[in-house]
Amino acid sequence: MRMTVVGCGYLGAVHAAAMASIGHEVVGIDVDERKIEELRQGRAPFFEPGLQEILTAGLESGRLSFSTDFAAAAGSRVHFIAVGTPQSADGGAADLRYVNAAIEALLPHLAEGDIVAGKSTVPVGTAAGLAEIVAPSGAVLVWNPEFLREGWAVEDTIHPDRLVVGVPAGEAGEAAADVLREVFRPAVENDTPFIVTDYATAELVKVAANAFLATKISFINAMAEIAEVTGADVVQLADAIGHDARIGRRFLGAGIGFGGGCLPKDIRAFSARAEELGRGESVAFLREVDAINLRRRDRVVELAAEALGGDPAGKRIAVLGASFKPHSDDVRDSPALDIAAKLHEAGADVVVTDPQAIENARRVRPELSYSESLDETLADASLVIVVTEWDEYRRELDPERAGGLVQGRTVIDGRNCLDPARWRAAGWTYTGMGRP
Ligand SMILES: NC(=O)c1ccc[n+]([C@@H]2O[C@H](COP(=O)([O-])OP(=O)(O)OC[C@H]3O[C@@H](n4cnc5c(N)ncnc54)[C@H](O)[C@@H]3O)[C@@H](O)[C@H]2O)c1
Ligand SMILES: O=c1ccn([C@@H]2O[C@H](COP(=O)(O)OP(=O)(O)O[C@H]3O[C@H](CO)[C@@H](O)[C@H](O)[C@H]3O)[C@@H](O)[C@H]2O)c(=O)[nH]1
Repeated sequence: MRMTVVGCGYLGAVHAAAMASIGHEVVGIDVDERKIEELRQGRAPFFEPGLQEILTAGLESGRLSFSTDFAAAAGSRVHFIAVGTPQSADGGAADLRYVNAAIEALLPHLAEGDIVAGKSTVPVGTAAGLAEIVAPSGAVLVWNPEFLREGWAVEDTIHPDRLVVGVPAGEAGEAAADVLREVFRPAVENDTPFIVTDYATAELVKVAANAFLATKISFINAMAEIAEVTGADVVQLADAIGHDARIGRRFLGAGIGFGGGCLPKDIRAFSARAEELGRGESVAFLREVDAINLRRRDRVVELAAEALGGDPAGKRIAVLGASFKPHSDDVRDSPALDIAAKLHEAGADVVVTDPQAIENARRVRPELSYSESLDETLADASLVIVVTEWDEYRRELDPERAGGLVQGRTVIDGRNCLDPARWRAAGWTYTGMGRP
């Protein structure tokens, strides 16, 4: 099937290449000329495992192309909208200007029977408004929220847990859902749940899922706060409650909390939308989820000061990690980088390393020092802080060898990803997050 993907960022670029990899003819459109040129040249504009391979294969097959010209959308059966919905500058609400601009630009190129499929994460009620704008073109709007995780984006797009499509009532909606079934045929044939619903439910499924995940993380971080004053071990606690199938162990990783381009902004946008709907109190807990999350970043700064005798000023600190999670070069609202910046502001001599994210980190935090080399980062450090659980630190870093490089064998494990016994046996003073 011929299709358009409008917006070729983290979501759109992966979606476009993945759709080509399952046999569709895809044109990716973005207003960012530099990004489109890179994609045309076959260079993935960001690090995402597996993307480079499907991008190259898509271009070579002739099924995948990129353009800055919306006229390239003409002739597509489905037009996915994957542009950004960032947090507005003046507060938590989602900024819908890119979605509105993308729809406006697409309108002249739509034909009767086309489907416009929104994938961006939007406040509930957005699709109903956009449907009215799209209607005169003869196209049908559906909302098809995306649940991919960065670092697993290709896998999640090709083998999703579930597919959700919000459609208008009536025959046009049913027909549109059938077209989406055809788009995702390999997954549908593989018995992936395909849930057809109304617009509001589809929009809410997306933000509810992210709100739940954020709440789960903040719940365990709240337990970490209690563990810290009682001497309990939050990792054992998570293991123990996680054995209960109703609770589950995933997303009970206590540490420096969640960041990235989704969970933080999505829970704030949900709160803002609920306020607008007069139901702010229904999701008031999300403000607490946010507050607990941000406190964990401050907690690391506090622990660092304690480890350095009360004042980090002038002390060399090695910060291992800059991306918001491993297997990604994304530094949007990265707790890792936030902590590094706070320590820098406190006067510490901070050096940050990361296997993939240094270039992006330099762009948003130019005031920090960076090194590509882990050894150089560790050299003469009085304190080592692990803030992103890359395998390079979690599995491959040998505490004996690292101990030979640093000035002081003191480590703060912001992700509870190191083996405390092993590090202590190598003479390190180990501090985890909510564990003795
Ligand atoms: N990143 C993820 O893992 C992920 C997962 C699920 C959902 N989402 C949602 O998907 C949306 C996109 O997120 P992202 O992380 O890919 O953002 P992003 O900032 O990486 O990409 C957005 C892209 O849209 C382009 N764009 C902006 N205005 C445009 C316009 N008028 N026409 C064409 N292109 C335009 C930008 O140039 C950019 O390349 C957001 O709503 C986000 O919440 C993201
Ligand atoms: O136990 C855990 C699990 C995650 N995190 C942190 O939470 C953040 C988000 O992680 P994750 O959800 O894996 O990354 P994203 O790629 O942002 O994916 C989320 O946001 C996407 C965009 O909406 C959704 O599509 C995904 O389903 C949803 O998981 C990261 O900073 C993680 O370090 C923890 O602190 N503890």
